Amino acid sequence: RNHQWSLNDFEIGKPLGRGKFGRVYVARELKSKFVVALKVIFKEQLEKYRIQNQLRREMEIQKSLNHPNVLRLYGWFHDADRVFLILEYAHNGELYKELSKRGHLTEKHAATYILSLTKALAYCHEKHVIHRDIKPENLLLDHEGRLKIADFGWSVQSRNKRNTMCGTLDYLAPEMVENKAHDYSVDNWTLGILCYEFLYGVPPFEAESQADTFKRIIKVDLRFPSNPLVSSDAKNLISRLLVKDSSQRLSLQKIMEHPWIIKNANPIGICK
Ligand SMILES: CC[C@@H](NC(=O)c1cc2[nH]nc(NC(=O)c3ccc(N4CCN(C)CC4)cc3)c2s1)c1ccccc1
Repeated sequence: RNHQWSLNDFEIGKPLGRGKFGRVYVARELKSKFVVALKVIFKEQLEKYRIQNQLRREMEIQKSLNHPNVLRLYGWFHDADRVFLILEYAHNGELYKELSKRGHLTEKHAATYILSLTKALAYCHEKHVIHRDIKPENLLLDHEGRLKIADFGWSVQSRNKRNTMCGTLDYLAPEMVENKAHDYSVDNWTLGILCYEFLYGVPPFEAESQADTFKRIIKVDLRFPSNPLVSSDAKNLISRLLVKDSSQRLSLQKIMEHPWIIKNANPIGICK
């Protein structure tokens, strides 16, 4: 049912956040009273940064995905100067706000989120989609605290198209920062980065400058601060994901079977 949407179908609420190319508002569809997130992107920005086809790809990719841990794209429309994406509303906002508020997550929370992410990525990879930009800012929480991957702006349909990534290097795999050919396993690397950050509160290769972060990533300069709250099983999983040789990184299937996940993750994806 490809209903032709327009701005008149919605009542726009408060702004939720902003990215480089647009803003997101909470909105309510007038007939159904259904609450959504409306992402507004200005066409002149698309032209200026030549990302029209990147946005088209994001829309086609996200529209085709239907998984409990992937934010739904219900549809889109445009007017003279803006493109509007009708997205699922995640009532509890950004995971990184919760992470920075708490400092770090418990092993149960961290393992539950890593399992949800692994399931979402397994689903994306079987649909030949590599997200490539999994970071806390792109992870949202719904009303039940279930993790949702948002913003497929950097995802690709498994072509080795290179994009100049903007923003932090912290989450990028060595082959991406070295601008080499990369494949699905960049997302496995990022799972290791996120697992470390969920438990320690900071990404593993954080440094004063981007140049130093770059060096630490290339060297895989991985250090575990002595912290009684982090089990050796957790360190084992992280060490088997943050591996320079992408073919040696633990597979998504093996992550789901890892002792630390089996012991700590809540399989329904919700942690009270
Ligand atoms: C991930 C970035 C991306 N964002 C989306 O696509 C986004 C899609 C989408 N759906 N639902 C969202 N929800 C929120 O952003 C949100 C934020 C805070 C909230 N709370 C504040 C604290 N309070 C105690 C509870 C409620 C609730 C919901 C977002 S963001 C983006 C990309 C480009 C331009 C703008 C945004």
